[in-house]
Amino acid sequence: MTERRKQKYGPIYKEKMGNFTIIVVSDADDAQKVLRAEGKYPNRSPIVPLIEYRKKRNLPMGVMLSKDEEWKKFRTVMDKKMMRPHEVSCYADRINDVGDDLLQRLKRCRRDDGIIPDIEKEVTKYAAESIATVLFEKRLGMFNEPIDPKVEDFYESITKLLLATNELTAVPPFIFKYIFTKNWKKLVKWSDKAFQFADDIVEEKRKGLEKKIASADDITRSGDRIDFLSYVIATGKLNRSEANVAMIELLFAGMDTATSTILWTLYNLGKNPQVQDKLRNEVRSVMKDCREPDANLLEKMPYLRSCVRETLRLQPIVFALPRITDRDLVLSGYKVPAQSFVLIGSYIMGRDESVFTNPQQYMPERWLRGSDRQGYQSESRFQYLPFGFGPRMCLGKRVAEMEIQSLMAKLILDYEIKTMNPTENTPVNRLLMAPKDKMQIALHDLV
Ligand code: HEM
Repeated sequence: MTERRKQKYGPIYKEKMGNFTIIVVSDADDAQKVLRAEGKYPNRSPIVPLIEYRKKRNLPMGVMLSKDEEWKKFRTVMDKKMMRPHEVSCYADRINDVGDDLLQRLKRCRRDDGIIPDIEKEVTKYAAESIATVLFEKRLGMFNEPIDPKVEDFYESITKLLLATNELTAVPPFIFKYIFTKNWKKLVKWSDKAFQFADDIVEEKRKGLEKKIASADDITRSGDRIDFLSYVIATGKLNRSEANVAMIELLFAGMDTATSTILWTLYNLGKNPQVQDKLRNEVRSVMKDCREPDANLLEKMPYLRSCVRETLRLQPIVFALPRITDRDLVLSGYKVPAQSFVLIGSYIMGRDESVFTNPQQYMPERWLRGSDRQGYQSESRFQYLPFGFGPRMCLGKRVAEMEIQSLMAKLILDYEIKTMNPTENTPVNRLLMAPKDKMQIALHDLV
């Protein structure tokens, strides 16, 4: 819809929802103006149903839903571990172990024709296990057979929670507060289940930790290979329920985001065998006989990084970056007053034919450097913002990149990837951008 609106109204237009106005921009200069004008505490539009749930259960708003100084308190603690590449690189071996488990599982569930019956579920398990091992140094048991019913329930509650949240965010916030819908009841039910599961893990881990954390100085030292929860507790900067909510948010935020990017990357590679071959050659030449891609090896694979970047151009996780502007701005010649709700249209900006040659084509070469680069004409870093921008940008970017790249490196060494969807699959906006049709991916042994 935003694409059609852009064609009709140009790079800036207004959308009305009752007495609520949204300004949608899709020009890199406008995006730059909005993001560069952000103050100390950039604010996104509130996700009302999730905020209402936290209020109902008397839970802190955490990093995702809080504002101003409250939000800054969370980010100051969390950025130190999550946003620094050398800190995150310590987790590579644990993530590789999870990747090995997924590969084993795929071997077991693959049909004779190579199709993985529910690839989305398998990849979600990988994403959940990966983030859990970073956060708690604990495996959830998602790949256990038979799977613990509690773990299966957690998977189900996260999936249903997202669906209910999506339904409720389609209702304008001023109506939502007064209508007690079926979806709201669902959201409460699935949130309660998911929070309980995650809370139990955090509390179990916490018990073992209390003795261990004798000295905060030791455990918070930079470069220490400790799990994230131990680090957060040891800093002493978040109280018990704030630390719990922070962990739970990361667990939730890390699941569908990484899953979707992995699925779309498989889909794109399956549809573009020549890209797949080129990627396999790069991975083989860097990995040689090694099976465990660590941060140093991944650093030597620019084409792998470009494949993931190109996926996030065509199939970004969020269709637009929301912001509440801090000051008066002029965007594409129009005055936009402070406190306006602006959406920066990542999805349409990624398909802008004035900067991307053949924008519908999957072409990782757009992201290579120097003379290897092809098909991307813009020099603006605001044209493409898959993880957002500034102090409010994605907290899980580094973990997500490691998780996605290391899994792709493993898969490409073992398999030829085939996309089996009979028709073009497209991303649709369901809170996060999700595939319209069920992904159908086949993995064939390489000959
Ligand atoms: C490919 C995977 C991912 C993509 C494309 C992605 C993208 C994004 C985007 C666009 C935002 C909004 C940024 C902004 O407003 O400027 C965001 C926020 C966030 N992401 Fe991610 N994300 C991914 C994976 C993850 C993972 C794995 C985690 C957890 C470990 C995570 C945790 C968060 C959190 C906590 C925020 C809120 C930050 C804040 O409000 O301060 N994300 N992400």
